[in-house]
Amino acid sequence: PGDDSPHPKVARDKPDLCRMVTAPKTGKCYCRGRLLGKGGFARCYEMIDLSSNRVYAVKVIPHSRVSKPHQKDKIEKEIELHKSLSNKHIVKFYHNFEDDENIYIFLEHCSHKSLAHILKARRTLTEPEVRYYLRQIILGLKYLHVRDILHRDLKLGNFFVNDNMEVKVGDFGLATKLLPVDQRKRTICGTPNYLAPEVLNKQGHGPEADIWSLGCVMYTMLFGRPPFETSDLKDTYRCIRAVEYTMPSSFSVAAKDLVGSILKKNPESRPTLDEIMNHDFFTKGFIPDVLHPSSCLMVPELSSPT
Ligand SMILES: CC[C@@H]1C(=O)N(C)c2cnc(-c3ccc[nH]3)nc2N1C1CCCC1
Repeated sequence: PGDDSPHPKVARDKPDLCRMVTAPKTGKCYCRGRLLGKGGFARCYEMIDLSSNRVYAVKVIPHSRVSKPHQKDKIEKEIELHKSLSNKHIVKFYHNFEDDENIYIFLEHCSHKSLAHILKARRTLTEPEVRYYLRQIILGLKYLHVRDILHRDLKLGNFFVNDNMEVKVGDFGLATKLLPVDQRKRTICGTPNYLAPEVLNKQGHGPEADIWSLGCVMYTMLFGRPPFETSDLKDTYRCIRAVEYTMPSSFSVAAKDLVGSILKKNPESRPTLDEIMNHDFFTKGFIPDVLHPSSCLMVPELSSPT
């Protein structure tokens, strides 16, 4: 509403009020903050609970974006699955609600974004850092697998890093309950990054395919690029089926051995999560207890115990 006071106008385009959202059931008020980015059907924002000043990372999904029943089912499945999880290494699901326009999913705010952002800034990570991050990812994945849940889209962009530099596995948009081999869906849904050979050959996605993705994640953190990346997607698929990749000479003997033991064509030949954790790469290498936020931008000077 324009006012006619002689005072200089408040910069109307930047009103100091924020976009308000009220949860119907609780009446709690949230202030919508900066746009964090897009993810699937969602525009993601920082949102602040005005009564507690807590900040959340919130997926805001317009009803119009999930108008078709199968799209709505997908969102509801993701919410039901994520809501049921509670683990130190899994992104915390706080609550969800709808208003006239949107579905809101309130998640743990991870101020250092994801390992994809950190790797982009660093190009490669040191082996102690990879041990530090991979250990937490494996603990999160173990929590899922013992509950017969497959993530099915493990990639650096889905490993979120919070203010304390702790890693949290997130984005359960492609996650599903493990089904007996004969009942598995065989079509590849979504755009998983690190597809295992058996998934490409439409044999269905088991826990071993999540382990394959971990091998690709480990390789990518150490080398700076994925093991099977070519300019042509068909060529990438051929390399995956043939398990054709180069092992960088810069990798330590233990790193080469672990990556080599995971990237196996036959799912049964791959190590279990426990076997990975007990591999020399972890047991014979220095694992920092904490990482300083500066390692998001530069090589940390890690004082390993002499
Ligand atoms: C909310 C969706 C997704 C996510 O799942 N989490 C947990 C998350 C946490 N903090 C952040 C975050 C805090 C500060 C910057 N990003 N972002 C998260 N994202 C990003 C938002 C855009 C694409 C994926």
